[in-house]
Amino acid sequence: MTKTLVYKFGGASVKDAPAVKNLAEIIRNRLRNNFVIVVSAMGKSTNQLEAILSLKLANQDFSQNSTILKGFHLAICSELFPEGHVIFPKVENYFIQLQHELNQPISKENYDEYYDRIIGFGELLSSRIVMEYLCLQNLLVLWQDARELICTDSDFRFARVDWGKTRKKCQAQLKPKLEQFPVLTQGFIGSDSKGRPTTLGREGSDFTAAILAASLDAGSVTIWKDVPGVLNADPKIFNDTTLFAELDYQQAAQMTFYGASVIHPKTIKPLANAGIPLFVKSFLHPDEAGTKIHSQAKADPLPTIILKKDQILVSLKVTDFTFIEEKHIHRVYEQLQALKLRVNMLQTSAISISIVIDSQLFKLEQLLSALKKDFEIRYNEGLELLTVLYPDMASFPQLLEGYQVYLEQSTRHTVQIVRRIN
Ligand SMILES: Nc1ncnc2c1ncn2[C@@H]1O[C@H](COP(=O)(O)OP(=O)(O)O)[C@@H](O)[C@H]1O
Ligand SMILES: N[C@@H](CC(=O)OP(=O)(O)O)C(=O)O
Repeated sequence: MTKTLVYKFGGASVKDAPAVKNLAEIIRNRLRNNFVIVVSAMGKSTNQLEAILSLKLANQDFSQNSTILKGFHLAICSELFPEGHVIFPKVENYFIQLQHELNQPISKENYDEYYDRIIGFGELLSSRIVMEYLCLQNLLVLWQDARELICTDSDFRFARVDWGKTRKKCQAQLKPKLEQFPVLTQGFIGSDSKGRPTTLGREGSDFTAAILAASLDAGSVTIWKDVPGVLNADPKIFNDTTLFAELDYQQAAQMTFYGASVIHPKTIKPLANAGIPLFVKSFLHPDEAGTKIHSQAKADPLPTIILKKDQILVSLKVTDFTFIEEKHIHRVYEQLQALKLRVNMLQTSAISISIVIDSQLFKLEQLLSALKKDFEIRYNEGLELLTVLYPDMASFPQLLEGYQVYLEQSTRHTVQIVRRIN
């Protein structure tokens, strides 16, 4: 039996009607059985849903935002479908359901659970539109609700996968369908043991593709992007980038750990464990090879730049005239863990601990209030964390020109700088 192929199309590859048409052409030339297509929300719809949630939380009017979001999806449909097509009432129906959810009360306490009930609408809409369009093009695919496959715990917004249950569902429910037809489903969303919607963390659709691939013992995963593959820096920020023809799992995982947003950080591990290759390819040039990530890659180390924006540097100084000890670090990590905050950089001195974290709604104030008894705290927001792997020291100073450096750390192959533009 042929092994399953998993394709993942992110927001950029379904951002408008021409993009959906392009996706259909990619599928047309590659369609076969044992084929899973994972799609994300269209364009920046998830950000727009987050904006609606923020307004709702602040008790402000979000009706205009909902209208714009609905108009955006209907305008795409008008370009893709003939008048009277079934997709139009389906889209309307999703917005009725969304409105119904938005009529429920929200508070800071139930925010994460509420968020997961709302935020997945982007994927539900997108997957319906793409599925109907493929069928209109005689590319028959079945629509599958990912929440019936991806089983998670109840850690809303950052749900952890129950691999055993998910595998069972994929083998029992998805595999038989795949032998008949290709299946199209959503990235990013799952459900907990009570059937409540959960999400895997922002940009988690790449991870969904990896979860499904591992659970189906797939042959490969391809994630289709608006870049030629994995480059040694983000081409939207840096010039003269170089494409990696191949990377081994460890190199790729390291890049994602430091924040190379082209691949979601959780994607590599399940694929590496199962020995499933990951292709990162351009949906604009689908016949080009892109980057192959697998275990036998022979890539020479190349200076690689990774930039993480919206960083907060928090400096915690001990107040009891002692020096930094394990107990202080433990205390800080305990709180970070409770708030599900990951440390992107850590530095200790005799009397202080400096940590760099992502900016996240409510989290900084919660961290400060939890630790204020033990430490004197100062923080700087709006910073960038620059990581350079295998730095080329001759060209390195250019990266700091015009920037104020807040924190610096280097090992043999890695330099990290926290900076802000002057
Ligand atoms: N090292 C890198 N190589 C290629 N692209 C990168 C890299 N680092 C960041 N990117 C960015 O990742 C983007 C693609 O990822 P993403 O926006 O998450 O895609 P999608 O949401 O469509 O799946 C590119 O447009 C590029 O700006
Ligand atoms: N739509 C979700 C999930 C996702 O993975 O999207 P994308 O594939 O466009 O990064 C988000 O924006 O977070």
